[in-house]
Amino acid sequence: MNKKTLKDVNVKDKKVLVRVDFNVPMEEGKVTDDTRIEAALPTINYLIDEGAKVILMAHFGRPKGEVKEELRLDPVAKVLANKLGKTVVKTDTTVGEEPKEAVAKMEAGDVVLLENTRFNPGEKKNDPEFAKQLAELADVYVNDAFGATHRAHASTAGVTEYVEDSVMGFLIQNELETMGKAVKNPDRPFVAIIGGAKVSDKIGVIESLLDKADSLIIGGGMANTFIAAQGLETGDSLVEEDKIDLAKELIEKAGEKLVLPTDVVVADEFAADANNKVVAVDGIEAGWQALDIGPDTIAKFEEVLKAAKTVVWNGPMGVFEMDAFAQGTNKVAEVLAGLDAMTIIGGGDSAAAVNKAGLDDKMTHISTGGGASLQFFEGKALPAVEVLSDK
Ligand SMILES: Nc1ncnc2c1ncn2[C@@H]1O[C@H](COP(=O)(O)OP(=O)(O)O)[C@@H](O)[C@H]1O
Ligand SMILES: O=C(OP(=O)(O)O)[C@H](O)COP(=O)(O)O
Repeated sequence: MNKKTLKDVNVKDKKVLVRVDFNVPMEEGKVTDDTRIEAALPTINYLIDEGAKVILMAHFGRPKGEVKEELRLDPVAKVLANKLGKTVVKTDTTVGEEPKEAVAKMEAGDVVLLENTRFNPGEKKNDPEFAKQLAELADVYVNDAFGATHRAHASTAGVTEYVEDSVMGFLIQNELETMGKAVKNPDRPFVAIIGGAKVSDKIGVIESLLDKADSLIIGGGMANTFIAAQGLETGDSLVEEDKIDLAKELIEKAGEKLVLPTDVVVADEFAADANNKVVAVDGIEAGWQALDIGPDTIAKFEEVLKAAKTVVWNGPMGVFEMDAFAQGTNKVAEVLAGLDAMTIIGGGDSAAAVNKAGLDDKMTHISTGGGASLQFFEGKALPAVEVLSDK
């Protein structure tokens, strides 16, 4: 890796702007899984110990360039302050007077957390003006948001144009080193599992993964678009209508390599206490929605996974946050935990699911990035890493 890392720059008494991924699962204003916060601590603690002024910034959810009260970072600041054992000054805007004043008051070792970067329309557009405003707060830029390295946004890419040095933090360094080994020459059979809800984001990687993997298992919300592509009724299930044609092409191209659900757990509403039943994929009725994979599917997936020597998994197999629809995700996690194989789990929710099942220490690597790790496994460059300063 010819990119500068934290150890390549002097940060003492410097204002250091650190992009972290604090896009954590949250319910009713409480962080329900703190993996991503925990993963950012080595870099933050190092900077504190080195006497830097640590200015953190992060996105949370997808507020589309507007302030959304429920997507403020205050609950995250609280968890972070507890973990660091020190005050975290949280600002209510990302740029402007308040952050400038907060930064001006900082002493060595202090920590400021800026408000959700995505409240600003310039963030996702990678707007140079917004990037400049962020950069003006600091001397050095550190990116440690591995989960957002596949995004070329103002806080992950544009900002690097306006600071003297842009380096990667310990988390990104560790993710790239650990997963780099698996990417180069995976032990085979190499099986990829894709689920979750970010269908339009992730369906694109399936094509290139089909070239690399020996089998590709599809579950979770992602599977519904493939069920629809087979001409079957999907009721009220999460389906990405404009990706059905792509799913059809992928089914034709992949042949045996693509492993799809044969049965699903359907519910009559999106609720933990909804009525639910197991049906074959051709038995989903109007008014019902598929929220988990069924027992036949679990058995079929297990059969494929048993022989695997490398497994990459991103995206839960169902709405695991509700116990009634967590079976598929838990079972796949258990199967992976028992394998004699390299197992790499990626993504905020997937990591949360494995943690919830208590199986995190049975996996080779839990990556903090879902989309980012998939892009890495595709062999494509990560734009937020590309823009960092060369050594
Ligand atoms: N069948 C389904 N219908 C609706 N949502 C689903 C379904 N299966 C999984 N999900 C949801 O997908 C979300 C995680 O998706 P995603 O963000 O793509 O994963 P990750 O964060 O691991 O990258 C979870 O909140 C889960 O409830
Ligand atoms: O949660 C994230 O990605 P992931 O769900 O693919 O792991 C990252 O924080 C990126 O978020 P985004 O997909 O809204 O850009």
